[in-house]
Amino acid sequence: MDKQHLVIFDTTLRDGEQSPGASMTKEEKLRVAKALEKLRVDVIEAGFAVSSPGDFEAVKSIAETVKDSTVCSLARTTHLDLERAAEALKKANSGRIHTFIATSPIHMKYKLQMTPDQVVEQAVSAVKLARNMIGDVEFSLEDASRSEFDFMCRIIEQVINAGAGTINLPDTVGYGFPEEYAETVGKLIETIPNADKAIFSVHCHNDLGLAVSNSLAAVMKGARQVECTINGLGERAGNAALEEVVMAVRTRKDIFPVETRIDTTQIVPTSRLVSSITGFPVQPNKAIVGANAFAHESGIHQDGVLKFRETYEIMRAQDVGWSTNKIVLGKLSGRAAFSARLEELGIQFESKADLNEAFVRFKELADKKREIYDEDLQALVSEIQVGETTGEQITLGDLEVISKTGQAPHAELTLNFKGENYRSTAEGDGPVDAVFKAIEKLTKSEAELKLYLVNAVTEGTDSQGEVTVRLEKGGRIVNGQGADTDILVASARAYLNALNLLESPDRLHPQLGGV
Ligand SMILES: CC(=O)SCCNC(=O)CCNC(=O)[C@H](O)C(C)(C)COP(=O)(O)OP(=O)(O)OC[C@H]1O[C@@H](n2cnc3c(N)ncnc32)[C@H](O)[C@@H]1OP(=O)(O)O
Ligand SMILES: CC(C)C(=O)C(=O)O
Repeated sequence: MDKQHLVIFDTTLRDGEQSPGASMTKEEKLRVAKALEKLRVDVIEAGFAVSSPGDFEAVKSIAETVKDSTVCSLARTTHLDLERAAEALKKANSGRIHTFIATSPIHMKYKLQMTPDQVVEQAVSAVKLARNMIGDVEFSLEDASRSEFDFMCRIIEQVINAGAGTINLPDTVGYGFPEEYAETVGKLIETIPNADKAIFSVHCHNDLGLAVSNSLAAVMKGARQVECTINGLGERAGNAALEEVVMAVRTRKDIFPVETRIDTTQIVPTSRLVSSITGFPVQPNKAIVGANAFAHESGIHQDGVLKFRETYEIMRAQDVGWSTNKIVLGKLSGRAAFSARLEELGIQFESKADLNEAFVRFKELADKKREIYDEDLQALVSEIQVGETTGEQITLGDLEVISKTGQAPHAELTLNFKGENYRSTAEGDGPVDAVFKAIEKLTKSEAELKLYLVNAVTEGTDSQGEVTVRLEKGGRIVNGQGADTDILVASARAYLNALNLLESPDRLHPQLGGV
């Protein structure tokens, strides 16, 4: 199949910025524009020059900086808008004015308060004026998906004659439905006598979650420009997500008659940049750029991916800029993923029985914890390889903690070992720190605290607090757990539990009877 070029028109810096809360400074817009250039989008809509002095400056500096993408400014059909856009784009290597006017009966009557004839006249004169200022002019029929077909034919034919090189058919309010919208696009291209003199473009909103579907359906019917945004940012529910459009066309080469020039490996870095600048987080299950887009947690899928990646992946994580796909260990994982991760960590078991025991313990732990990290596995394996501790354990006797505003918290506790009680007191930076210091004073384990985690087992203030303490000494890592409605007691128990696993209590400080 001979592929035609699909123009990727990115409007993150214009429509994306119309998301409440997503406005960006000039410097931030410039950073995003540079990333978009690296991503190799064909057109960057940098802003709406007339809207504010700041946006004018942002469009201007992007136009002066970006060399490899066309830089575009939006403009209404008024003289001032067009003039400001042209002024901001003066130094662009390749600049475009994007002018628009609404063509639906509802917008013309209530918003513009203009007759259809006036709208045609204004559109034509705006396009002519823009063409006198710059060579590349795009014209949009705002609210095209609710506009009358014959009226669209009339206005499009005239603006093409006036010099518009791109005709954009926005689904401004996200009302379109894929088959219907694409059919209209296709019929307009077929019907308008001079349609071959322009590129037809789509700009879809996501009010019904159909922005990408509508855009792709229109591409099948002849649209050769898609307007889209990084992470689907945009007015209200957003615009079509660039990453989804690009990867759909690339992944389903077998059905799309087009290709883009996007460097797909820049997708994830650009998505992260936009998310960090706007403060709009990317949901984990977002296609392509969500943290879970290439992550597998269930055993059957993990087994499949480990045997042959394509069983559960239609794209390669690296192709869109992730360093790798992910096998996440959790309660739904199976032996295949568990053993594969142990192998990656260089952990080997003497026998199959040990491996099975480790797997059983892993499942128990996974029932309590959402995600199992490498350190959890190392701890779990250390415990098994050391074997169950044989001697007696150090246990907690009583514990008193005084924590007063403005004073260092103070802990007093007793530890039991071989029927004897040992007393200790300490101050700390916080109550938990005071408890751990009091224990350390007696045991002198010198273990390093690697993790301290508190989980509420149930909801409510009477919930049991479940504490995990991870200690490391001499390369060995152990996890200790403790639970109690008093989280200080739970913390002390978790710490002691870890110490008992780390070191035979007999080897601890002489005060506890050790060497
Ligand atoms: C579908 C879209 O996304 S369109 C782009 C939307 N983006 C924005 O609006 C962001 C930037 N906008 C702005 O900063 C301001 O709205 C400005 C500077 C453009 C205009 O501000 P104001 O002059 O105060 O007008 P205001 O925003 O209140 O109203 C819009 C005016 O533009 C008119 N208008 C709307 N679209 C067009 C158009 N395509 N061509 C000409 N006039 C238009 C409206 O009828 C209204 O005119 P009126 O004041 O005579 O009733
Ligand atoms: C100005 C046009 C392209 C627009 O943003 C819309 O109709 O949604």
